[in-house]
Order: sequence, then structure tokens, then C-alpha cells
Amino acid sequence: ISILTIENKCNQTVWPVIFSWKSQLTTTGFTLRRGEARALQAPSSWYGLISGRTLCSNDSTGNFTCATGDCESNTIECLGSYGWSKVTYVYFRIDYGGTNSHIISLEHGYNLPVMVAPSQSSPTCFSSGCMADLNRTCPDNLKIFDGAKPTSCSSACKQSRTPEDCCTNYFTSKQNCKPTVYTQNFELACPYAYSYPYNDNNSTFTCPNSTNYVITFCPSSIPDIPRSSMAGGKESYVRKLGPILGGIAAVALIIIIVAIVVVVRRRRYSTDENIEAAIMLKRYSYENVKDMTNSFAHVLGKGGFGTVYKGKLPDASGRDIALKILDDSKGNGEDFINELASMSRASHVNIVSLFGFCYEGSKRAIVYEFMPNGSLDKYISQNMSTKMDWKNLYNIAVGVARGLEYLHNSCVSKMCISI
Ligand SMILES: Nc1ncnc2c1ncn2[C@@H]1O[C@H](COP(=O)(O)OP(=O)(O)OP(=O)(O)O)[C@@H](O)[C@H]1O
Repeated sequence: ISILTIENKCNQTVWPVIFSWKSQLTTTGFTLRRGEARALQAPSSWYGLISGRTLCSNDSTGNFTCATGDCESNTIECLGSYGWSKVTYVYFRIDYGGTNSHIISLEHGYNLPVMVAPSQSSPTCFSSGCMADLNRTCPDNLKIFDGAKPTSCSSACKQSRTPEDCCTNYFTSKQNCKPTVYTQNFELACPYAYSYPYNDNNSTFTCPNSTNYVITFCPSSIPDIPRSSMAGGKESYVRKLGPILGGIAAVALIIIIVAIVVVVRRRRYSTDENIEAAIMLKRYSYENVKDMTNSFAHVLGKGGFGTVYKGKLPDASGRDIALKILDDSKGNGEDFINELASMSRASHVNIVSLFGFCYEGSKRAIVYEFMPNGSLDKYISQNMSTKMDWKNLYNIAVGVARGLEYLHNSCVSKMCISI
């Protein structure tokens, strides 16, 4: 099982599509407003794709349609067969023969920048994506508009259908299927994406089968890629300035390549930060949990969902923690991860902070702040006759109300509870 966390950092709402060739996930399409994230569990041997739809709405007849990536289901869910759209795709194969693999594909086109951050890092498994805004650099004849705004960029094959662009007929071989000016536009901006048939250099990532992924739409500020010289109707001007532009382009190309290498290298070392950024929590193994609690030596109490133990963080701080081991859960693991993801975004003085979690099959635990005075209800009842005057009780009530108010209002607008 791998957890796929899909997050939307775009300034607009995105409606992700999940299409599966094998075993459906719990959803095939949903809404992700700006700043929201949703985690899904992909079972072993799941094989499918993820893409994002934009500018969706219900038309006058109530049918749900999107300007880009529409799955023609007329609803938010994308049931049934799948027609290829001119959008950015991420393909995943989860646990095939012990490994996961994924590809970011621009083979059909591009609509949104996407980054895929695996939870592990190796020379074949690192954070990468297509971060550039190719809607702006798209050659004019491949641009797709919604009104005056370019919304996506078609692949040349999808638009022209020629054997050369689609690598069919004579061009059906690695030898004859070469990058074209169009695919170079994609290739230059997104070298780790798959942009034409046989373009398999660098584009398949292979990770261990225990890897989880964060798939981010609009991952960061988008670098401004220079407009391709073939865009627009200035060919003769371009031809005259050819050698000069060629020199400038060569220098620009070198700078872009160096920048990409630097960015990719940096990202290789920050993959764990990326998954933690989406769930914003550290993931511990069950073995870690056992160590942290000294083999469950000190029980703090038992609640409706499980037993709470005292423990210590395994880092240099050695900080005291509470560790709630959830009763053998038959429940939905996705709910657990989504709830953690939302809880981890809450930060308030009157709400216990979460430090991490454990999720190994049915073994689930929450690692959070230790409260030396135990639970508030017990504390109040035990001290009622001694320490509790009306002022103290009033302050406690106000503190509790402030925490609740934060969860209901401020935190909702910061996407704590909306997932
Ligand atoms: N962070 C903590 N620090 C210290 N003790 C804790 C902490 N969290 C829980 N406990 C102890 O463990 C007991 C069980 O806690 P738990 O949250 O599981 O149950 P609960 O408060 O009854 O609520 P729930 O309905 O969530 O089960 C508490 O009554 C308290 O004594």
C-alpha cells in the first residue's frame, strides 16, 4: 500500500481525476480548493493515473464540465472509460514486483504544473516534476484558450495527428522518432517529464514499494521560461537574428540546465520534508513506537479509541510524549491519514500539538504532546474541593472556548478541517 496525497497549491480550484486500470481507489474525481489536500490509499498492484481538471462548473443543464481535463462523465466523479485530454498526467504503478514506479507525462499535453515527491530518496527515486508554466511558453498553434486566457497546451501529435509528431508509420522506432520543435518546448522546461514516444530518458522513477507520494499541483512559484522563438509570426525577424539568438539561446539553455540540476539535487535531499509538509507530521514505524514507549510500559489511560501511553521522542530532545495506540482498526486508513493531515495543520495554545503518527497496516498510533496534569475533566473533579475557585473555572471555560472557536473559524479558513 502507498499513500498518495494530492494537494492543490494553485490559485484556483482543481478537480483531480483518478483513473485506475486495476482496482479502483475510493474516489475517481473530487474537488480540491486552493490549499486543500487529500490522501488516498493505493493498494498493491494498483496501476492508474492522476490528472487535474480546471475551470469546472455545472452547465445550464446541470452537467459538470471542465475547460481542461474533462472526463466527460458529466459529474465530479469520473466513472467509466477515459478519453485522453490535453493535460499533464502522472502515472503510477504501485508495488509491481516489489517496486513502485511513476512517470510525469506531457505526451498528450499540459495544463498544470505538477510535482511528485516520494517519501524516500535514491538516484531513481526523488522529487521531480514539471514546474514551468508551459501554457505561457506554448507555441501559438498548440495553445488552447478559455476566452482570452490560455488554459492548456496540446501535444503536437494531438493537434496535427501527423506520423512524425505521433511517431507512427515510418517514425515507429526509437531511431526515427525524434524530438520535434514542439516536444523540445516541453523537454527543455520539464526534462524529467515524458514528452514524446520513446522519450524514456530520465522519465521513469522507481521507488521501493513502501514509498508514499505527495502530488502537488502548482508546487511553487513558476519559473519564467523564455518564449520559444517559433511562437508568433515573427519568423523572418527571427531568421535574421538567428546566429545571435542561437548564441543567447545556447547560454540560456546552459543556465536553465544548471538551474534544473541544482533544483533537482536540492529536492533530492528534501523529499522527506515534502511529505511532512503535506501531512506535516513525522511517520514512525511500529518498532519506533515500541522503543518510544519502552515496550508500552507506562499506561496513561484508556479512551474510546485506544490506550494512551507515556513515551519519549527518539530525538536528542528526549521530550515526553503521549502515544495513543488505536484499537486494532478495521476502519478506513484514508480517514485516519486525512484526519491527521487536517489535525496537523491546527496550531493553538489550547490544542495539543501532534508530533507524528504510525501507520503500518492495522497498527495506527498518534504521537502528541504530553500533558503532565492528565485530562482536564479528571483534573477539575480531583481538585474541585481544593484549587478550583470560580475564577479558575472561568479561565478554563474561556480557554476551552477559544480552542473550539479556533477549530471552527480560523482553522477552517486555513484548511485545517475542510479535507
Ligand atoms: N496528551 C496526554 N497527556 C497525558 N495524558 C493523556 C494525554 N492524552 C490522554 N491522556 C490520558 O489518557 C486517557 C485517555 O485519553 P483518550 O484521549 O484516549 O480518551 P478520552 O479523553 O476519554 O477521549 P476519546 O473519546 O478520544 O477516547 C485520558 O483520560 C488521560 O488520562
